[in-house]
Amino acid sequence: MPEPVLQCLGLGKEFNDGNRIIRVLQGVELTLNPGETLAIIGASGSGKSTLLNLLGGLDAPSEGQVLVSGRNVAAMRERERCLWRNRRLGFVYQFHHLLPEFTAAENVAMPLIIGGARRKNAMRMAADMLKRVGLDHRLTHRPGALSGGERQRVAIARALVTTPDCVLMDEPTGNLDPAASQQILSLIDALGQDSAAFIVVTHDPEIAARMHRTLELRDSGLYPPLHARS
Ligand SMILES: Nc1ncnc2c1ncn2[C@@H]1O[C@H](COP(=O)(O)OP(=O)(O)OP(=O)(O)O)[C@@H](O)[C@H]1O
Repeated sequence: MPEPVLQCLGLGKEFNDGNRIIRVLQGVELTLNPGETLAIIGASGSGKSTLLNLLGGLDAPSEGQVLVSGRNVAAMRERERCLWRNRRLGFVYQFHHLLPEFTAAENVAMPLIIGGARRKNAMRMAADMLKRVGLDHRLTHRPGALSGGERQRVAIARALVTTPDCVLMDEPTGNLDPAASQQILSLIDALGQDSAAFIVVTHDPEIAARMHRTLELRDSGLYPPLHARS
């Protein structure tokens, strides 16, 4: 058996809003194998963003563990966690979070440069990656001069440029018109042929249908969807 890319063991998260404890996740179990693609669906407020934050090591669980390559993320020192996040994980958010003052190529090169790569090499790899997402004609454009779909493709290129083990996507088409969504869907399909594992949080049944597996977040846990997809 290959070692899982990511595992959750009895994962729980509660928030204290001052007056009361809000239990969002409880006893969440998940194993994601290399190259596996998973959609997570669930009603608004069911805890999808909370779960993604725990999986990405951006927040610490109240109980249980997130394991990456067998290591407990919460037990890592801050520096090690940052290095792991930079080198092994990619993030794609609903709103692209590109840096407005940098060009598309510079934005994509950023995680490589932060990870210690030489600028020239990083820019070459960024240009290659932008070509793969069909944006080789937009290398020197800043985000403000790109369409919404183009910006999201830059964000995907930035997530993949470090060849991560796992890419976490939060509503990658949530903010796009149907034509731009279709382009992102095709891109996700093409990238799904590569070796990175994906977890996509989505309301979009078309995206969920393209993943190997779909799980639904409800009653604080992850379960097979109640309503099977047509
Ligand atoms: N920092 C926090 N403090 C208190 N409560 C929080 C905090 N973060 C999230 N919550 C609560 O946890 C629950 C789950 O929120 P979360 O954002 O994870 O849901 P979601 O499934 O991503 O929702 P949506 O689909 O609307 O984005 C909500 O009831 C929310 O109010």
